Amino acid sequence: MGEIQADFFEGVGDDSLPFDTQSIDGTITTVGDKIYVIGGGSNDETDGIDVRIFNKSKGKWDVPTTLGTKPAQCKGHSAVLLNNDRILILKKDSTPDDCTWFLEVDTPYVREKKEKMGTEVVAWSKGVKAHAPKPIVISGPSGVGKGTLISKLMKEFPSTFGFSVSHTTRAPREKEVDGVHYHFAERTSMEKEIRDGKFLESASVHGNLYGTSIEAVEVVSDAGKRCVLDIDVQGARSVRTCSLDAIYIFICPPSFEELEKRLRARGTETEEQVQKRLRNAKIELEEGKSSGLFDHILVNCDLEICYQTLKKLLGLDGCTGTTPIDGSSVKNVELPNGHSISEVNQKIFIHCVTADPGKKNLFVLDVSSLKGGAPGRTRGLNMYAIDPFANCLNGGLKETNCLNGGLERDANGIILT
Ligand SMILES: Nc1nc2c(ncn2[C@@H]2O[C@H](COP(=O)(O)OP(=O)(O)O)[C@@H](O)[C@H]2O)c(=O)[nH]1
Ligand SMILES: Nc1ncnc2c1ncn2[C@@H]1O[C@H](COP(=O)(O)OP(=O)(O)O)[C@@H](O)[C@H]1O
Repeated sequence: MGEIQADFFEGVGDDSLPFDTQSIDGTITTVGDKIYVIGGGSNDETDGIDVRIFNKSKGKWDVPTTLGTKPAQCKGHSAVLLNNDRILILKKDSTPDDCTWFLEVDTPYVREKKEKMGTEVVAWSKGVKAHAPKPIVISGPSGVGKGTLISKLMKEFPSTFGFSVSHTTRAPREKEVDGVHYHFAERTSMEKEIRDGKFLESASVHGNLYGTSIEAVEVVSDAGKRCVLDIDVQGARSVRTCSLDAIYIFICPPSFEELEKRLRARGTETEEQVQKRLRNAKIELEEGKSSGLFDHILVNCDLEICYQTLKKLLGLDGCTGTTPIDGSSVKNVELPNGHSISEVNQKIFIHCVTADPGKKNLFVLDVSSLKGGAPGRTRGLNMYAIDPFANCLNGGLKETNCLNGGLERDANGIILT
């Protein structure tokens, strides 16, 4: 049973804690010998919700390295520890798609980063309802036709696929649009964002920095679309080792001479850049064909035949291209502003303060089948409203019973025994 930790923003006098809790303006959650104080430490609204850790065994405060995108500051929040490795944050006064967040404190991802960085680490992950269809990673040497194949796929199946817009420090080509083909970035700011844990992967390719931000993949998944990543072999390898479960496809040219011909005919690179890309192509072709990294290798000889083969292996042959593969994103339930929460058997009961008697004031957030998490979103949140007074044998359930977690109910509000 989880304790109620609602709206601690007024401060909670708790003598069992080794510091003056009255002066703390955030929520307090204890995990082992660490006390996580979330919020209240920064007055800078652009900064997002901050986190401090009081280490009981060392008797001192730590400011952890915080990975991922922080949730924007809000008028208050509630916090519940789940599975001893993450803290569920429910924001007050926030929009439905921004109310549920997780602060990971001891998940495998956080443990790995702690070991690598040698510091305290926490990672934010936004909670969403929609599950994500499996992304597709497409790699291959420059000029092989990756972009051409991906464009054909997007054009034929606009509601099924979404492109992961990478960041790069290379200069835009004539017809490239910032935010559409790439996010064209300055090296120092991109390097900082990589250090801040905002990227799924990044690599130096042909002398420039390229990278896939977590957001680039997640916005596509949020829209219920299947994400397509056009990344180099190093990037594909990094993505394989992180949590992204994807299909990996390598595109080969029919011959090295044909690759050179296509690259020159495209006319987007200087001679020096063409030479560099051709040198790298040799290495990429070796790696792509031999490493066992890719699930499928396609030879792009005749464009139409290659495209049809690609469609076939994605299970799209015979499709008209109008329906999403895995449903579209689901909207979150709208929570009224004030609330308090309790936890029973991986179900979070959210009791909302509402002056309108007609409005639902008890919600259940089922966290039993969560998927993903940092460095991406936490998916599979299941939230539904229940009527605390419906179907009760004794003429209604007292709110305090619900909040104190003594009763578990199904989606219709019926008490489960
Ligand atoms: N690792 C990684 N590689 C990327 C990313 N975006 C693009 N690339 C790769 O960078 C290489 C160069 O891309 P680009 O400059 O657009 O040239 P092109 O391959 O000739 O079209 C290609 O192999 C891309 O697949 C990314 O986000 N991460
Ligand atoms: N099967 C093919 N046969 C002939 N030309 C092709 C074929 N596929 C792509 N091309 C052309 O080759 C050039 C490079 O293709 P592009 O999609 O830009 O490659 P990449 O994204 O892999 O660098 C483009 O001018 C494109 O029109």
